[in-house]
Amino acid sequence: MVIVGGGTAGAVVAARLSADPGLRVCLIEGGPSDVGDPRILQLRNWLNLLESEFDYQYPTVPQPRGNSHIVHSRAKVLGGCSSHNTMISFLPPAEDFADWVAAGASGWSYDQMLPYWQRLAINIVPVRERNALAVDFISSCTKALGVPVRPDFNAQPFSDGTGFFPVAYYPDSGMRSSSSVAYLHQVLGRPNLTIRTDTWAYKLETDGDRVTGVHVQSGDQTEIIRGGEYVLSAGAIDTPRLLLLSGIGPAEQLTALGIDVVADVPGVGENLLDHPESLILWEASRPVPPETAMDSDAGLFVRRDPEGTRPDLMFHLYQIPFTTNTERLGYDVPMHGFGMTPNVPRPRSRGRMWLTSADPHTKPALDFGYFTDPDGYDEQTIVDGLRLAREVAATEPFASWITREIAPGPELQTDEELSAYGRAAHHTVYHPAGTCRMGAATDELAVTDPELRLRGFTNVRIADASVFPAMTSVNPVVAVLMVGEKAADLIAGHDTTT
Ligand SMILES: Cc1cc2nc3c(=O)[nH]c(=O)nc-3n(C[C@H](O)[C@H](O)[C@H](O)COP(=O)(O)OP(=O)(O)OC[C@H]3O[C@@H](n4cnc5c(N)ncnc54)[C@H](O)[C@@H]3O)c2cc1C
Repeated sequence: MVIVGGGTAGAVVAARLSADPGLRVCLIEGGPSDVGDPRILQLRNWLNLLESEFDYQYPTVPQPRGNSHIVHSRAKVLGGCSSHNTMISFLPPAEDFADWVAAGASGWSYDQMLPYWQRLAINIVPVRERNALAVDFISSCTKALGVPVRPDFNAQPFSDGTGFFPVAYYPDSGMRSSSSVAYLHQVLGRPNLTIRTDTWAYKLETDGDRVTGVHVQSGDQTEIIRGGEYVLSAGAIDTPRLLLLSGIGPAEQLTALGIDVVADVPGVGENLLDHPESLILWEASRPVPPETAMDSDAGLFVRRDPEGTRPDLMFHLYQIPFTTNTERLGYDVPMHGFGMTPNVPRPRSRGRMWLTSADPHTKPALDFGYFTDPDGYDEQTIVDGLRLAREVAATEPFASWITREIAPGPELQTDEELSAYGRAAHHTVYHPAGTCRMGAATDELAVTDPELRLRGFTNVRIADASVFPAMTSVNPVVAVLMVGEKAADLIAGHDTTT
C-alpha cells in the first residue's frame, strides 16, 4: 500500500492500515518530520510557519472581485496542515453531510459518519486559557446579538452561539494534537510502516486501469515506489496537481500542455472551494493579555436565515492585529489591536485550478472566483458580518477595549462601501477543498466514486479535502480526519455503510 502525502488525512490512513501487521504501508511525505521540532509542535507558533520553509505557498490568479494578493499556505511537513494550522475542531452539522449525500456521496450521511467522529484520536478540548479580552467578547456577543454562550460547541448541534473554540491540543504542554502527533508518533516503530519524508511525488506510472508506481524526487535522486494499491492524500491542491501531471484530468488541458492523456477525467481541478473572510480591525485601549491557545481562541456563529438550521455567518476573534491586507490598503498598524473576521460558511462562488506547464515544479494556477456568485450572496454575507461586528463592538464590556475602529473605518457605512472594503481586504480561512470531488458514477464531473475510488482506475483512492463535494459550514479539519478514517475502513473492507 502506497500513500502519497503524510498530511491530515494521509497520516490517519497510514496509521489505521498499518495496524494490520499483514499489510505493508509506505507513506510518502514531501516535507520533513515534525518529531521533536517545537516550531511545529507548539500550537502557538502557527503564524510563524506561514510562508516559511514548511509552506508550499500558492499564489492565486488575479481576483477581479476579491483580493489578488493572498498566498495560500499549504503545509510541507508530516501531519500536513494539521501541523501548522490552529486546529479549531468542529463536528460538521448533519445538514452538511446531507448535502454531500445529495451531491451523490451515498454512504456519507451524518449517522453513517458519526462513528468516525467518535473514534478520532485527536484531543479536542475547549480552549483552556481564558483571555480577558475573549471573555468580554463572548459576553458582548451574547448581549448584542442574543446568541447563546456555548461552553462546548461540540456538545450538541448548534445553529448559532458564541464561546471559546474547541481545539485539538494538549493545554498542559501547549502541544498541537495534529494527525501526526495523535496517529503517527506512537506507531513509528511498526516494522510494516515505512515513512519516506522529504520525498516528493511528481508523477504516477499507469498501465491501463491500474497505477503501477509513483515517481518521486528526494534531493537530487529520483526513483519509483511501487505497491499494490495507492491512496492519494496530497491535499486539495497537490492531489489534482499530481493527477494532472500524470495525464489524468481534462483531456483538452493536458493536450494543450503536451501531456499524454492517460484518462480523460474532466472534474480534476474543478469545484475549488474555500471560506473567504474579511476583517474589522480595532485599536486596543490597553495591551491585550497574553494568555492564549493560539491567538484566536473564541468566536461567534450567527444564523441570519430564519428558515435555516445551520449558521450562515461565522467570526473568529483575533486577539492580535492581523494586518497583512489592511496595511497594503494604507490602514494604520496598531501597536495593540485585535479584530473580528466575518467569513462565509457556505460560499456560493466556485473556482478551479489547472496546470500552466508540464514541468512538475511549476506551481498550478488557482482561481478561487471569490465573490463571483451571481446573486451576490457571498459579498452580502461579509457586509452583514461587518455590520454585526460593529454592534458587538458598541456593546460593553467589549466596547471599553476599543479606542477606535481602524478598518474599514467609521466613515464607510453603505453596503457598497462595506462590500468594496470587505472584498479588497479579504483573506482566506485557508480551507481549499473540493477539487477531486466524489459523486455518483453517472456524474461526469465526479473524480471519485463514494468509495473514494479514482474514476477509471481499480487500485487508487483519494482521501483528503479534495473529495469534499461541498464546503463544510465549519472549519474543515475534523471532516478531513473523518475522510481519512472512512478511507481506511473502505480499504480494509470494514466499512458497512455503503
Ligand atoms: C494556516 C491554516 C490554518 C488552518 N486552521 C484550521 C483550523 O483551525 N481548523 C480547521 O478545521 N481547519 C483549519 N485549516 C484547514 C485544515 O488544516 C485543512 O483543510 C486540512 O488540514 C487539509 O488536510 P488534507 O489532508 O486535505 O491536506 P494536508 O494536510 O495539506 O496534507 C497534504 C500532505 O501531502 C504532502 N504533499 C503534498 N504534495 C505532495 C507530493 N507531491 N508528494 C508528497 N507529499 C506531498 C504535504 O506535504 C502534506 O503533508 C487551516 C489551514 C491552514 C493552512
